[in-house]
Amino acid sequence: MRYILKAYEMKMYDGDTIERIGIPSMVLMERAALSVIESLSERNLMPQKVLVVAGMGNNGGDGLAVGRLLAEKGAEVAFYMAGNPDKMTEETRRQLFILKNLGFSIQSKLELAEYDMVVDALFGIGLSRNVEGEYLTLIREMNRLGKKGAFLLSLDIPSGVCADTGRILGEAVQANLTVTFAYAKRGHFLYPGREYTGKLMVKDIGITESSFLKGRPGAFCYEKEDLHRLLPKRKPWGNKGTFGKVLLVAGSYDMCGACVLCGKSILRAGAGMVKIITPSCNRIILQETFPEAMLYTFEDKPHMEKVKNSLDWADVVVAGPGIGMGNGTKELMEYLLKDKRCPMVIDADGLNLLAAHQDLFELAAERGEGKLVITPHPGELLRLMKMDMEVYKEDREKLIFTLAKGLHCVVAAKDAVTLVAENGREEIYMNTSGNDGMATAGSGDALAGIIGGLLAQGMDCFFGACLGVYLHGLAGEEAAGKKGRYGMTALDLVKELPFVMTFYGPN
Ligand SMILES: NC(=O)C1=CN([C@@H]2O[C@H](COP(=O)(O)OP(=O)(O)OC[C@H]3O[C@@H](n4cnc5c(N)ncnc54)[C@H](O)[C@@H]3O)[C@@H](O)[C@H]2O)[C@@H](O)CC1
Ligand SMILES: Nc1ncnc2c1ncn2[C@@H]1O[C@H](COP(=O)(O)OP(=O)(O)O)[C@@H](O)[C@H]1O
Ligand SMILES: [K+]
Repeated sequence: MRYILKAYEMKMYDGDTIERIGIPSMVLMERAALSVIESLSERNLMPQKVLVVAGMGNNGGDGLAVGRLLAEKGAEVAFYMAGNPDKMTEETRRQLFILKNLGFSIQSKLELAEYDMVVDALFGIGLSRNVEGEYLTLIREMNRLGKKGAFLLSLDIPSGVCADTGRILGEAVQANLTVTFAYAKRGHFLYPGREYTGKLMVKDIGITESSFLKGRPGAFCYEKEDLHRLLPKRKPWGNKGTFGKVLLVAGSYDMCGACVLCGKSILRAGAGMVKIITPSCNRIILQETFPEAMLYTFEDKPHMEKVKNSLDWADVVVAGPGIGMGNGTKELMEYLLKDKRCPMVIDADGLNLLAAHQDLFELAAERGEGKLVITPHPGELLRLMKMDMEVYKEDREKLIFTLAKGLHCVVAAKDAVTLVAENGREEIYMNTSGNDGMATAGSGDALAGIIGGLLAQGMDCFFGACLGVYLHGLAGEEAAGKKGRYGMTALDLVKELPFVMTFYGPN
């Protein structure tokens, strides 16, 4: 698990480390610069001819120190500084003083020579508005040198990327490598900033969790090493009941695939049994393609007595994939929602039904804490919130928290970076696994199934949803590794899930 910070959080922990703990800021800066040299040597990158482009803030100070250390290692280093020297921070002023004492000079005009590395130290997490004028020209110049073959190394964050949102404030450096200090920032993972970050390396510089006294970071993500402890432990003595029974309400006349993709994901995630409620037109297909599943198929509308029996049997309900919005689906959802005993995952048309019928929305909200996970994609989220795309782009996180509060539930809001929030919990999970190959029909059905399968094994709604999202992305990475991002399908992803869980898991 690692934290993903906003700029103000980083500044708060930075400040605490310097003021309360007592590590001088110049020590942190030297460690930051040393960690950059270490990162380069880990990647076998030792440049000969380097240009450092530094701003007046502390990011610029980092850049001057990195340049000095590269020169110590034998590189020919040119320095250029932009901005008003009156605004130079104390630490950066000190770095400049050191450079001058060592005989280095700062170019008064940017020399357009050939460089094999450009160190981008123009802006770090202090960037607060759009870049203009000379800054804009410099960012373009760095990118031009990058296109000509120079390696673009950004310190902390590519200049021009907003550390909190990943937005591009005017224009940004298209880094090959970003070395960031202490913790990753949101802008490294949120698009479009993620595309500008290149390879990300996070380096320890002495700022630690002991500085979290005034508040913990608001976002975290998982890493592969975490799976060992996160996956539900298998019980060697267990039987199929031990690992959980999932009732899947999915599919309709023209949509059987959702039953298969979601149902298989439930079992592949480790649940013991799955029973599918679906129209009878899907029965033969399911029996042939998915013989592990039990079925209750119905002709016109389901008999509620049969639904009740299935609910009594289930430990978890997954409802919505491919059910459509017609013929009895509202009544079915209403019946499922009224039975509040077991946790429920609602996806796809299940969510569209909640959006279309206020009484269903209210029933869902009445299930109470720890009983509901919803997995909307952006369209479903906006339908549920009755908002338009502009609001989503403006403040997606706020929307997600509002929805979690309104439904007293866990929201796994799918997108290229899926976020998971829970009513009453301040921190948000920010997913870093996956790729654009997952933008393929049925991939969302797989996610609902994986989460259902994890809940069936006893996981709590929030952590089950976070883990499900992470595993889903990892399985997507494996599928892309084998089939490529163009041609991989949702079923390819589902097939990789057991590998991901076994390879990184505890068994
Ligand atoms: N001791 C410390 O505080 C440490 C700080 N570190 C570095 O310090 C950086 C943060 O330093 P700062 O807070 O000085 O911020 P930056 O170095 O990111 O620069 C911010 C400066 O740029 C100005 N600015 C912001 N947006 C602008 C725009 N669009 N156009 C023109 N000027 C603009 C601000 O007014 C401010 O003067 C981190 O990213 C990291 O690289 C590291 O050295 C680690 C230790
Ligand atoms: N560019 C991307 N990077 C990572 N994950 C993605 C990307 N695009 C889509 N995904 C993931 O793929 C899934 C798509 O789900 P969804 O839109 O519900 O598809 P469907 O309705 O076809 O099942 C989500 O889990 C989403 O997070
Ligand atoms: K930078």
